[in-house]
Amino acid sequence: MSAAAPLGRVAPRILVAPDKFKGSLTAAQAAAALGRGLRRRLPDASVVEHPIADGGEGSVDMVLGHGFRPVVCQVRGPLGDPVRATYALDGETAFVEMAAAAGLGLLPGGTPDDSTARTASTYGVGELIRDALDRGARRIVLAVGGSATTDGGAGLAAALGAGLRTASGPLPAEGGAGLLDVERLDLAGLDARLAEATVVVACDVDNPLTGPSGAAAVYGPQKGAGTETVALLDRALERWADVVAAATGRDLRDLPGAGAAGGLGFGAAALLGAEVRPGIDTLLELTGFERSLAGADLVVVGEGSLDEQSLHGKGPVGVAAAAARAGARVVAVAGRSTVAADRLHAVGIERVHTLAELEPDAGRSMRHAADLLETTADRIAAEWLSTPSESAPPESAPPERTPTR
Ligand SMILES: O=C(O)[C@H](O)CO
Repeated sequence: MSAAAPLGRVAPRILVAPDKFKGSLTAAQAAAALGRGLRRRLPDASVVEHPIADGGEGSVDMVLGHGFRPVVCQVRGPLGDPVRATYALDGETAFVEMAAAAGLGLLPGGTPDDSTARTASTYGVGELIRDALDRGARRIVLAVGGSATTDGGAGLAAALGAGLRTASGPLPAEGGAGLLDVERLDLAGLDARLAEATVVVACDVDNPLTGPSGAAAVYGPQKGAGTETVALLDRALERWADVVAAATGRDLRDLPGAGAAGGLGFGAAALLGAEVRPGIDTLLELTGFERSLAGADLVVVGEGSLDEQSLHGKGPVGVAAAAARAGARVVAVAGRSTVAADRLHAVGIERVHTLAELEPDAGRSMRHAADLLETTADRIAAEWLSTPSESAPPESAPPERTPTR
């Protein structure tokens, strides 16, 4: 076959599986825009859209299209005000997104500050789990990420019946900073139904609870914490970990994922016996991703910003790993990317297209993200058509991968 012959290229099977483009498009909207661009240039292609989430905001929406029904209930928001939160239920399986009760987006004006970083609590997440148990759920998948909290899951534990005590009585303050005063944890009142339930934490990151890679140090600043508050929250989480270890006889502060969602990963693992798993893998399983992936020649992943955090278990990287196992090629689309090409190749992404290439102004790029994604998809399709079918694509395929076409 001649090097330029586009044999087998005009009717590929393409899977479009982006995460949300935060602040501009949901994952479903991003997938639809990419799908439009691909179908326009490749009208004979089979283009399947499978929008994804990795445990953070948007995770409930992802499972609702796949057999789960929504349950709405009123619980305490991150600062104690009532919020209406939706979780998803399918028989005995409940899918609870922590961000629905304690996410950054629930703060007044959606804006965190140093004070909210200290006081935000996961109490409402515990209330959602209690509601699911009341409705007969015995398998709880807790999707974590996008949190406003750094309380190590202490609020969740309190809502489920654990007693947090100071030297002289009940711990008065909720939120991470209040944990500086915690002396003892009483588990006698913990909801007994949890003993028969399995809990899985679907985690968006693999950080430990404390220290330089911990919840406060890495994610505190995005929740409004200044330098002093980061240090204070880290000390508070250390204290909480000591108290939990004394009550349970296990110290899980270094568990990968313990630091997810301000330490909710830790609290759920230590107190609910939760298994901590990469969120993206859990969500892909729950939504039948393998079926969407079957036979795909090319997979398009994406998210608003590809950065170092993306490499720690975030959505696009998890999808790229699944695609690589299935022998499909992977390209990424992002609003912006700060990850070096060789780092992306190492996780199976052969090329990244950024919207910044088309529209350098960040504000305009966010406002016109759908159109820009459509144009980018058209470019991806054009590149696909111009790539010889039996050789690597022009940019650089990762050496260990074998295209199946
Ligand atoms: O919520 C957070 O702290 C981040 O999304 C990491 O889990």
